[in-house]
Amino acid sequence: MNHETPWLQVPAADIDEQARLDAEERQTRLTKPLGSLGLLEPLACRLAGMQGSATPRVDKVQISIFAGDHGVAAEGISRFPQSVTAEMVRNFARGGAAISVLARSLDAQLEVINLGTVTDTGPLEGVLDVRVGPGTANFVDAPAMDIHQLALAMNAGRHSAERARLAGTELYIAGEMGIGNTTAAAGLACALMGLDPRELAGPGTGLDVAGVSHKADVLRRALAFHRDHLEDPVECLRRLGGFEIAAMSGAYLACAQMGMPIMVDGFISSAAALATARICPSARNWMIFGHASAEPGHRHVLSSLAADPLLDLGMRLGEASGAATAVPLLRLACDLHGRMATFDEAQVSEPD
Ligand SMILES: Cc1cc2ncn([C@H]3O[C@H](COP(=O)(O)O)[C@@H](O)[C@H]3O)c2cc1C
Ligand SMILES: O=C(O)c1cccnc1
Repeated sequence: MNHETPWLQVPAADIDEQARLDAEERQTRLTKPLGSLGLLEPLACRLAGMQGSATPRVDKVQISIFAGDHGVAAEGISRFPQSVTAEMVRNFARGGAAISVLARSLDAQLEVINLGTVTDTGPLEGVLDVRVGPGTANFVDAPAMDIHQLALAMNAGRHSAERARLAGTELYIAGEMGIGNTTAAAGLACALMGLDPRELAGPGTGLDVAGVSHKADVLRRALAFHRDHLEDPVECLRRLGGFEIAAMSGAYLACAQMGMPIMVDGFISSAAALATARICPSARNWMIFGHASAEPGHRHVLSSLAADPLLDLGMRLGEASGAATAVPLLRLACDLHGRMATFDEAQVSEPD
């Protein structure tokens, strides 16, 4: 924490408990046996509490993709070259990436924020340039970011959440692009949870068994280097995170402070969400978890957050794709909650 990020100390907004209780009461009056719509029922009630509304809606969705390169890529921990980060930023801008398609299908607002890539994309329409540097430092033997870079990245996330708020966003989704960021996310999550890297290192974009084992070794070296500085979650983010991971963490915190519901994506987003919840525990109240990623470390992070993700489709892409895929479910939960007839209205007999 420093003078550039005083807002990190602001608590999350309160959930409207009365609105949540009213929603639970409405669920008892809808024409179905209570509980028969499974998790869709508490989902609508949680959203009612977040939005302070008897009829929660998720029509207006913002998806913000944060991109950044990682110095740790020099250790050979990804199947893909680092140039792919910038190339995918261009692909986002042109509308050809998975999240571009999903955002269009959902009629969601998509913004792309480039926090710094090793290769230059040049100016691109539809891409916000918030360049923190050409990439993070290799965190095996240095902090990934200096204090100023961390503040710039976290503030970029907060500004994205503020834009969403101004646009009347009902659900905020953060996503990421950064070759090597499954290593950074695993390092950050290991530091926050005190777990061994073997538990959290996974294939990412497609490492084989030997590759995963090398990735765990790299992480072990990094954690040994930083071990005396991992008490404070902000310091964990600075040392082991990435520009895009810090930006997502800042965005999540700002959403929670402003009272805007968040749908968290996969492994990397969840590591950012875990950092946020460690910085500000009440921020967790504003998070819905979209899916369980196939990246093996995700389940550890989810369990540390006591999170029960909506979908489990074997997805492992990132880019907010899992969270976006869960949006229709959330919309259906809202429709059912708001539009079904009550026993009274439909003149259907209630249970004895
Ligand atoms: C073409 C392409 C598109 C992607 N979109 C997201 N990722 C995902 O893969 C990367 C993390 O995996 P690792 O740590 O193994 O490098 C991140 O950029 C993540 O968003 C992609 C990866 C690739 C190759
Ligand atoms: O779950 C994720 O976010 C993920 C998994 C593998 C690669 N990129 C992202």
